[in-house]
Amino acid sequence: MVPTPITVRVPAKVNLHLAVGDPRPDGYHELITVFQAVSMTDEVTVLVADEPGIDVHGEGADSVPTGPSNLAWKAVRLLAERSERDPEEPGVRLSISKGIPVAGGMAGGSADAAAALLALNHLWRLELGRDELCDIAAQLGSDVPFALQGGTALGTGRGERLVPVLARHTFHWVIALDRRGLETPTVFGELDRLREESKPNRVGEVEPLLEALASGDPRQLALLLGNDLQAAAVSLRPGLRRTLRAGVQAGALAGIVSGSGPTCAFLCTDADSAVRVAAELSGAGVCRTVRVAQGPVPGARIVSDDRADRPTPPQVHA
Ligand SMILES: C[C@@](CO)(OP(=O)(O)O)[C@H](O)COP(=O)(O)OP(=O)(O)OC[C@H]1O[C@@H](n2ccc(N)nc2=O)[C@H](O)[C@@H]1O
Ligand SMILES: Nc1ncnc2c1ncn2[C@@H]1O[C@H](COP(=O)(O)OP(=O)(O)O)[C@@H](O)[C@H]1O
Repeated sequence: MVPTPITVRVPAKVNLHLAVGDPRPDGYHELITVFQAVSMTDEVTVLVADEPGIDVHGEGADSVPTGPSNLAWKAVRLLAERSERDPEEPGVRLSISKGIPVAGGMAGGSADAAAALLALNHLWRLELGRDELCDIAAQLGSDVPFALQGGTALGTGRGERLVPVLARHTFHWVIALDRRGLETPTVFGELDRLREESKPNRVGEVEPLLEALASGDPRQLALLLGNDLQAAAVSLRPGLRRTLRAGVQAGALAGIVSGSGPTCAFLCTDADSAVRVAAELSGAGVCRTVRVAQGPVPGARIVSDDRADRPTPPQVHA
């Protein structure tokens, strides 16, 4: 009997704190980061097929590769290799429905890779535990383990070593999507360049932010959001300064570039305030689209059986 297709829903992330160290000999930078999974999601379906391949739909689908460089396909091949299948002919098809902006600093490719790992673990009945899946995830990219785990987590190493963090209550975000993406290595490279040239401010210690998360007070958290990559993203995309200003003028408590950007995330006091900020920001003409999102949300999970319960995320279009 042909196995039933498996669909996994997987969230985007925002880095609430991103401290970037010096480049390591392997080209990566040592990080101390706090990830939060937010309610913008991709869905990845895997099914057994004679003709293997990928199709991609939705947000930014045109700029997602459908060949071997797709990160979710790399996950298929890596898991095929580990389970002694032919990685060239894994006998599966992937269908990716994008809700996470491409090259937006929200780890969309990593999310799809995490989703593919979880889905195939079920489709192929591999019975790998979370720890084994996380080890495989880390081989695919620094952000992939977090997409499996979700919630709020402290990441160290190159971002792949995770410890869950207590975050009381739900935080309300407005997410501003830019017209074009930024490539992660370019943004890290720009930060190295800026640091050779001058001494851009570095984010402080992470502990006060962890305390603010535990308190659940968005006003306290807003004062502590920080991202070392923000200066580099703004240097490459100066218009982001205007976006960040516009979000705060619209009533957000604080705004931050998400990871390597160019997406900006604005923390709001509550759900009503987030809707008001989103409406005003979308009228300001500083970005392509505005969404509201909440966090933390769970990591990658199978939803094949509960599609009917899927909530429709509120959206505001600029
Ligand atoms: C910056 C962050 C923050 O969470 O995410 P994005 O905002 O891009 O989503 C991550 O560190 C990105 O993680 P990810 O996108 O998985 O990166 P990887 O595939 O592992 O690495 C891509 C490239 O980014 C640079 N890189 C990545 C991670 C790291 N700790 N140091 C680095 O210098 C390297 O140039 C590396 O070759
Ligand atoms: N499944 C995928 N979804 C999105 N982008 C992908 C995927 N596979 C490979 N990519 C490529 O990875 C790059 C980074 O995309 P993404 O992970 O969305 O952004 P970021 O690293 O900023 O979080 C893009 O240039 C995109 O072409």
